[in-house]
This record gives sequence, structure tokens and C-alpha cells, in this order.
Amino acid sequence: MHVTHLLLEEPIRMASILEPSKSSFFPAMTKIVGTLGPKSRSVEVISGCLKAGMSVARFDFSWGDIDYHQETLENLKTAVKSTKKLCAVMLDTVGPELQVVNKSEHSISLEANAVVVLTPDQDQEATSKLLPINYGGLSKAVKKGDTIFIGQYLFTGSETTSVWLEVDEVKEKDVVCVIKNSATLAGSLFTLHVSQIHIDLPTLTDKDKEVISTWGVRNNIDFLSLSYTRHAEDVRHAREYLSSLGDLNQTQIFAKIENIEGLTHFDEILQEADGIILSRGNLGIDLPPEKVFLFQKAAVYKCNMAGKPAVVTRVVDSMTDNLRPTRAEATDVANAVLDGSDSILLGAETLRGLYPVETISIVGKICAEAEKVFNQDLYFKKTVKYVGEPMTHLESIASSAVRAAIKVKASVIIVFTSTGRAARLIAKYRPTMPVLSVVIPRLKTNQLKWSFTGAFEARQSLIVRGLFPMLADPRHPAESTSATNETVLKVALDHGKASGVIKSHDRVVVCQKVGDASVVKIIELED
Ligand SMILES: Nc1ncnc2c1ncn2[C@@H]1O[C@H](COP(=O)(O)OP(=O)(O)OP(=O)(O)O)[C@@H](O)[C@H]1O
Ligand SMILES: CC(=O)C(=O)O
Ligand SMILES: [K+]
Ligand SMILES: [Mg+2]
Repeated sequence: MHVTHLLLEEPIRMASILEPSKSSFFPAMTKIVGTLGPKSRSVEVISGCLKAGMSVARFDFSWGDIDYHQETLENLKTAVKSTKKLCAVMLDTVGPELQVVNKSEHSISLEANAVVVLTPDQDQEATSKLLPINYGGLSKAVKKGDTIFIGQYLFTGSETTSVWLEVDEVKEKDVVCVIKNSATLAGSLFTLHVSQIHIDLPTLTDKDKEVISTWGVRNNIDFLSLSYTRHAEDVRHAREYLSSLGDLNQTQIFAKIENIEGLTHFDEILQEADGIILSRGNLGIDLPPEKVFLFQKAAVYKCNMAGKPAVVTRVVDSMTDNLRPTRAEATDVANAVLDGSDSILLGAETLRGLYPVETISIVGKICAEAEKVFNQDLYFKKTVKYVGEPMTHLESIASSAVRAAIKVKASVIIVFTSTGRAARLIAKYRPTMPVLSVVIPRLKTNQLKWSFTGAFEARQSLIVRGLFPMLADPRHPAESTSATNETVLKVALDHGKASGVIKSHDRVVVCQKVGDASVVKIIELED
């Protein structure tokens, strides 16, 4: 049975803070996206990540080739089978990312006050005096006095492996810079960030298209994470491209907001995208530090009201090398949940960190604690008011289901869905209990062969706060007759019981179609 907790706004007894939290089947309602890489690609570690609560695996093509990521993905599939934990796949594009080209991968020492030249001539060797980069347009984009930041991929800004440069002079295609701090660039991938300039490169590059049309198609990717989305047009263009690739017309696009250009066009991007990734790594460098939290609150709120998932990145950088987050990081994770985020995306922590499984587990625990004091009541009222009247039928059913579930203290909401729309709408009202979304497969044809829909829809709910999908047996007819409804409901209830979220005598709210009418019903279980 669902326990009521005090809200943050109510007086909390200090002693209650120390009470240990009951463990539950679901580590948290907030989802965790883990970036898989060198330290997280064995079947064993991936299985640990899944058990700790990772429900989306991110494959970042900023580094590594198709074969490397395929090998990791095969291991993920093995781990999914053996742990029986579902996991969605996210392909992250390179986009207009500026990188230092260091073919020999030697470490490079840079001395404060010395001069270093950035050159687009990629045949040159990287040295402490000359750094080849992958972009020919830098000299046109910068001017004297501009700041350039270089760091190991997914830098924090405080490592001794990252460096600030100041542009001193532009010499034809080269950019001459003064080094502001001593640093040693060690590692295989260095990215470059120039504050607040326009990079004249397409958002979906030719390399990205190649990766999507091969690796993406082969693996039926659930999500495309569109790096450096700057305009709604970028999303439309990516959507057109995906649509030309058969089943990938079902892939959802998550626009990554990583710079001020993306922030400026946020509203129009949100309209086109299926979800948003608040890429705080890059954006945190583009924005003045005192503005970062404001962007987060405003962007997450807009996503919530649109009923589209908001994913927050770069939360526990220090766990890349440590078993415990800093207090600032721990508080930051909780605040992301209180702000309304759906998912937390881990980058360096799982990719090259020493403790990928522990990181997922700790982040999940922090999320779960924050969820308990999330002011659902206030959130619900704000959302209803924002949506206004008249509501669509489905939205009114969805919000009523959430309200009923809270009023009767239901342990779960079970929602039948084919397109996933009904499940997403319920999640939009942020119920305090898990939502089992029972995806009913539908038979479809492309005039060559028949197949079932449903797998994409089920996996795509793995990034939405509170949604836990299960795929119904395709042998059940998709028509919502009362007989099929009853059989499918029984399977869902058994699944809930087996996983421990539903117990005898619990109340359960069910949202389904009976004939043509959508209904919300409350059932009370016996044994
Ligand atoms: N196979 C099903 N059996 C019973 N109820 C269903 C089924 N599929 C969806 N529903 C219910 O129908 C309503 C619409 O849900 P949703 O939009 O997710 O599914 P849909 O059936 O694909 O949509 P549409 O009504 O546009 O065809 C919701 O109340 C949902 O719970
Ligand atoms: C994850 C990422 O790309 C960022 O935070 O910038
Ligand atoms: K990337
Ligand atoms: Mg980034």
C-alpha cells in the first residue's frame, strides 16, 4: 500500500530524516540513462547497471566506431535477457562538435602564458605549440579576446586536464591563443568549446547520417539524441531523415540543448521534439554560472506542461573517480527531481568512471528520496490549470485516473495503451505510484510483410518518470472487448504481484477502453 509522506513545505521531524528508506522493487520513479563505454561494456557490468536501475543505454558516437558500439550493444542484449530488465537504446550524434585531433594520443603539456595555435590542418601532429582541430571555420567565427575551452570529453571545467585559452590573433585559417592555465591534455578525445558563437556546421552531419542508417537501422534505436540542436528546423530535418529509414520512423527525437542558440529557440524546439535533454555540460559553459539553475527550472517546467520527458545531464561528475558524490552534487540530483525531471543522464560516470554500478545506485536512491517529498498536489493543480478547459477526453481521463489513484491510495495505475499516448498523459500528472503501462501490440503491414507494433512504444516509456512498461501477448486481439480486457488485466496484475508492486488487498486504478469509451475503474484485490 502506498505510504503518505510529508511534503517539503510541511514541518519535517529531524529524526524522520534518519529513518532508513524501505527498499522497493523499483529503485526510483525517475529514470536513469547510462552512457556505455570502456568501463561499462562487459555483460557483467551492464547487468549490474540494469539491476541498479539503468533503463536507457546511451551510445555516444562522439567517440568509438560502429563495431565497438555494436559489441557493447550485443553485451547489453545478453544482459537484458539474463536480468529480465528492459532497456531502451539511445544513439547520441556527434553533430557540430569541435574536437582536437590528436592522432598519436600522446599527452600534451600546456604552460600558462605561453602561446598555442589552433589549426584546421589535420595532417599536423598535435604538440604543446600546435593543436589541429576538426573545423575549418573557427578563424572566421572568433575574434581577439574570445574564450576557448578545451578539455577531456565530458569535462567538468575544474580538472587539471582542461585548459582555458584567450584568442590573441587570427592568422588566415589559424587561431593564435594565449594559454590561461597550465594543464596536461591526456586521454583520447578532447572537445573544444567557444562561448556563444555560431558553429557553421549542420546539426546532423554526414557521419551522423551514416551511423544512423547503418548502426541505427540495424538496432532499431528507440531514441535519437540530437546533439547541439539549435533550431526547430534541426528536429524536423532529423525527423525527415529517420522517416526515410523504414522502422526508424518510430524513433523518438530528444533535442539536446547545449548552447545559447538552442536556449533561445527552446519553445519551438520543444514543439517539434519528443523530449529534451538539458545538456548542462556544454550549456553550463556557454551560460554564466548564475543563470544555469534558471534555465533548468524554466526548461523542465515547459517540458512538464507539454507532457514531454525532460532529461538532465552531468549530475555527479566527481563519482567518475569516487564512491561518493559531493554534497553539492547529491543536492543537485534531488533538486532536479523536485524541479520535475523525468530522467537523469550519466555520462563520464558510467562511460569511463570507476564505479558505474554504484553511481547508478546512489543516484537512484537520491531520486527516490526526493520523489517522496515532491509536492504532487501543487504540481497537479498547476498542470490542470495550465491545460485549461475544455480538456481533450483522453487528458481528462488521464488526470482523473491520477487523482482517483491518489484519493484511494492505490498502489499502482494500470493503463492500456497502443500508441503510448494514454500512458504518457497519465505520467504527465506525476502520480505518486508507479504506472504499469500495458502496451497492446497491433498488427500492421507495410504491404510486404505483417508485423506487430508495440516494442518501440514499450521501450520509449523507459525514459518517462513513473512509467513501467510491459508488452502484452500479441495473440490477444487488439479490439477492446471486455473478455480480452479481463485477460490482459489479469496478466498485468500477475506481473505486478510477481514484481512486488501489487500486494493482496491493494487498490488498483485501471485506465482502459471498454467498447468505444475510455474508462477509469478502481478495483480492490482479494488475495
Ligand atoms: N487494446 C486496448 N484495450 C483496451 N483499452 C485500450 C487499448 N488500447 C488503448 N486503450 C485505452 O484507449 C484509450 C486511448 O489510449 P491510447 O491513445 O494510448 O491508445 P490507442 O488505442 O492507440 O489510441 P486511439 O484511441 O487514438 O486509437 C485509453 O483510455 C487507453 O487506456
Ligand atoms: C551530455 C552532454 O553532452 C552534455 O551535458 O553536454
Ligand atoms: K555526442
Ligand atoms: Mg554536450
